[in-house]
Amino acid sequence: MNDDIIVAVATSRLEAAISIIRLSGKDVIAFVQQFFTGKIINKESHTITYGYIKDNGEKIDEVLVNIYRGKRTFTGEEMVEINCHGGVYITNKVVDLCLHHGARLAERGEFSKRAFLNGRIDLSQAEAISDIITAKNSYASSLALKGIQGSISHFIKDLKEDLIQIITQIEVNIDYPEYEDVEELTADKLLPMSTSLIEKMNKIIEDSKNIKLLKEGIQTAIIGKPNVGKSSLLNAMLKEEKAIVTNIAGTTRDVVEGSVTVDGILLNMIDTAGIRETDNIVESLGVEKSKEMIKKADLVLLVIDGSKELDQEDQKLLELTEDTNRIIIINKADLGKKVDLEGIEISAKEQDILALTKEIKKKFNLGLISNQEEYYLTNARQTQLLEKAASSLQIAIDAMKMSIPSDLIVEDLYDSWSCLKEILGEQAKEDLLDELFKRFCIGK
Ligand SMILES: Nc1nc2c(c(=O)[nH]1)N(C=O)[C@@H](CNc1ccc(C(=O)N[C@@H](CCC(=O)O)C(=O)O)cc1)CN2
Ligand SMILES: Nc1nc2c(ncn2[C@@H]2O[C@H](COP(=O)(O)OP(=O)(O)OP(=O)(O)O)[C@@H](O)[C@H]2O)c(=O)[nH]1
Ligand SMILES: [Mg+2]
Repeated sequence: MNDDIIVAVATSRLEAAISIIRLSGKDVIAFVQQFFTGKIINKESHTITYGYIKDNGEKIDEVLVNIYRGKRTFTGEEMVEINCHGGVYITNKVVDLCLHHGARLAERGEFSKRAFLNGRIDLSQAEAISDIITAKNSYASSLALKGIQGSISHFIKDLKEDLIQIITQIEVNIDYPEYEDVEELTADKLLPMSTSLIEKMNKIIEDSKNIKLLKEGIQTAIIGKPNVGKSSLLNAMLKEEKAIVTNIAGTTRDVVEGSVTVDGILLNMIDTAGIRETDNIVESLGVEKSKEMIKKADLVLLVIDGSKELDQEDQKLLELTEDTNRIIIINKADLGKKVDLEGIEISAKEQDILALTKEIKKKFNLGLISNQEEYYLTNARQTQLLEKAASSLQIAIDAMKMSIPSDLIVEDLYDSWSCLKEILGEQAKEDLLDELFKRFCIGK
């Protein structure tokens, strides 16, 4: 089955300058030689050859063909790439020709899946390859690149190594109880080792939460009573007149969205209807939505009109957002400050919002993260598995503290260990792999 030659268009399937048609499988160089005029059969690996693709003696396209001899290739198998002209018709024609000669269309992610199955990359690296393609900002792409290079793999392998050290100590003790006193071993060695290990795990889990925000953007809700300048703030952040601004309270009725990048940080901003008690049915639906947004947001920008004194409606909103990750914004700073409240002072109308962007950076510790030469778990699958690993280890640690017999403790340590293995995809089941690689694009 794995000897199949698979083929896919690896580039954009729209009209473009060049298309790359990628093939992988046993003897694929000889396979392509059947319909390519350049001589590739005896050429060295990682070389490019000029020639024509021919169908029944008729020239179809002028191309360049790259050959890669196994196993030092992306998939670990012999590979060929045909660089043809990037027309939709011509690309399909070349693919069809490959199919007629007996190749089959690759499934989504099948090249990467083969790379994984052939031991070229582990699962975290495969996920990183998918991530670099979907990356939408510099954080996401540089993280993904680190992942491809194996930084997560190394980190997880180190954790596994530490854990196996602990497990071995216990196993030795179970097998040869006369070696050392179990309780002493626990107190002297196992507990400190385990504690330091779980600290490492917890730190990376915590850091990875911020990373998710960086990759996917920070859901930012602009909240406040009517007429305080929420839509003006959105417009100032977006540097365009996206939302309608008037001096009539209740202007915004539905949510208005827009994304902006602040120093590489993606903010997905949502302007909401001003929150107040209202009899107007449309407005009150908007107000309900605003309240929902408060719950969903990663960040709440609570806007207060600083040119007026704080009233009951502001007070209510201060309470409503108290448990959220919020920044209190005192807007209309150009009119002078009358409100007695600590907050970030801006003027949305004058587009004077620097203090706010600074605060956002500070809040998410973003300056710090971008400069660190560190690695993070980059998706939910990995984070959940590491959380499971940490919680099993925590159970073991608690048991150690209570001097529970080590043969019982070791079970939890093995649970933790198998979660770590799962992150790398060691002994991964077929359906997990299918599920995972299905999310990749075709040709990857
Ligand atoms: N034309 C083309 N461009 C591409 C890819 C590709 O497959 N084809 N890639 C695919 O996603 C990415 C590059 N990734 C690659 C990873 C490994 C190997 C490879 O041949 N590795 C061998 C030899 C390395 C060497 O010469 O040192 C190896 O690792 O042993 C090639 C591409 C992006 N650009
Ligand atoms: N002087 C001054 N006026 C501002 C400032 N920000 C907004 N305004 C004015 O305040 C009024 C209301 O602004 P909007 O942005 O529509 O307020 P909103 O909070 O979106 O209001 P609703 O959509 O009704 O909830 C407009 O006349 C704006 O020009 C500011 O920083 N300074
Ligand atoms: Mg508005």
